[in-house]
Amino acid sequence: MLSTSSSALFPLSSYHGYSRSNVCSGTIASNMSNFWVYRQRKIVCSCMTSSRNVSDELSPFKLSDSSEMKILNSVDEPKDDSEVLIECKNVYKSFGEKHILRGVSFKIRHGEAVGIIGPSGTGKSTILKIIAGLLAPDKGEVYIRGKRREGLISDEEVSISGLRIGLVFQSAALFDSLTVRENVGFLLYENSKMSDDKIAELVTETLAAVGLKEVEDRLPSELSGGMKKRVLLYDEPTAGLDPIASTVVEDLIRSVHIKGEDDVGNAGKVASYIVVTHQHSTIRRAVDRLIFLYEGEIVWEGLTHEFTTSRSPIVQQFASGNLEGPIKY
Ligand SMILES: Nc1ncnc2c1ncn2[C@@H]1O[C@H](COP(=O)(O)OP(=O)(O)OP(=O)(O)O)[C@@H](O)[C@H]1O
Repeated sequence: MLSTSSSALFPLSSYHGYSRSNVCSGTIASNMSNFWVYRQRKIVCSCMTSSRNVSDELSPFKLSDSSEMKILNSVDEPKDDSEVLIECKNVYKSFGEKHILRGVSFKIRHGEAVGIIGPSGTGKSTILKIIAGLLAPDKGEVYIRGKRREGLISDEEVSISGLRIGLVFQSAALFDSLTVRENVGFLLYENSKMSDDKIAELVTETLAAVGLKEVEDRLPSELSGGMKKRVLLYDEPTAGLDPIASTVVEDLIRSVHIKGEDDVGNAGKVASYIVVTHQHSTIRRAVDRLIFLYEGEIVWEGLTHEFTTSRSPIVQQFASGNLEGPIKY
């Protein structure tokens, strides 16, 4: 899971009717169009597009019922490659002696809502960071709209091939009817006994630390500029949330997946997204297709509805939380 400790990031949700004590009772706007991530002096944001049904042709990627685990390191993609926004090709990543990713290949196509699931420590966040350009693979390539990502994302680089990639960290939802100050200081306003002045001071310091000055009184939408956004990576967006709050976030994620938009890059439109999650509700509600990572390899892929009915032992064990099975703890 990605840490938010060294970065401030504030994707936006669309709650309304904010009050200090009751922000979550507001309604959710159907047109949630802006998500924000500020990281290392960079603003990366994303909007979503229509969900595209992944055909049943993906079903063959499921594991067979054989107890022997079949490792699927590459995906036999049947579709037109012009639709591919992101491709990971045989990606490897180690941290010291820990071999985290061991030949991961997959494609994310325009309009897809994809979940990456799997046991803890299996490399889910790592692959997101590699896609986002925060980490470099040891081996293998990442292509963004067919263009190979070279090196890490830099302050100058905001898009590759016109595609912007935003990374949304855990608990990073923002409220678009709140000012930046209210968003950033939200938890403190809600839960601490600090004075408003003190919170405002802290917020200003925090924003300055990530290179953002004099934006406290702006609404998130006023920060959006003309940035084009296409693909959003969510790292455990519902971790630690109660079931109802999870539902709210899941529906927000879905709600920006606007049907019928094109691929031109107009504000508030079009993209695909990837969600790393452990939450079953998020799997069910927020994504259409799943990629199962285990020990750094893709061991199963399928449509979301196939997850609970799969006869793959590894999927069954994960779905049921059973201690017995191929996943060892
Ligand atoms: N920068 C790093 N340096 C050393 N080890 C790291 C680093 N980043 C991740 N790891 C290790 O790599 C492994 C995979 O981490 P990662 O966060 O990708 O797993 P994950 O599948 O997202 O796990 P979780 O579901 O628990 O969030 C973990 O053992 C983690 O401790």
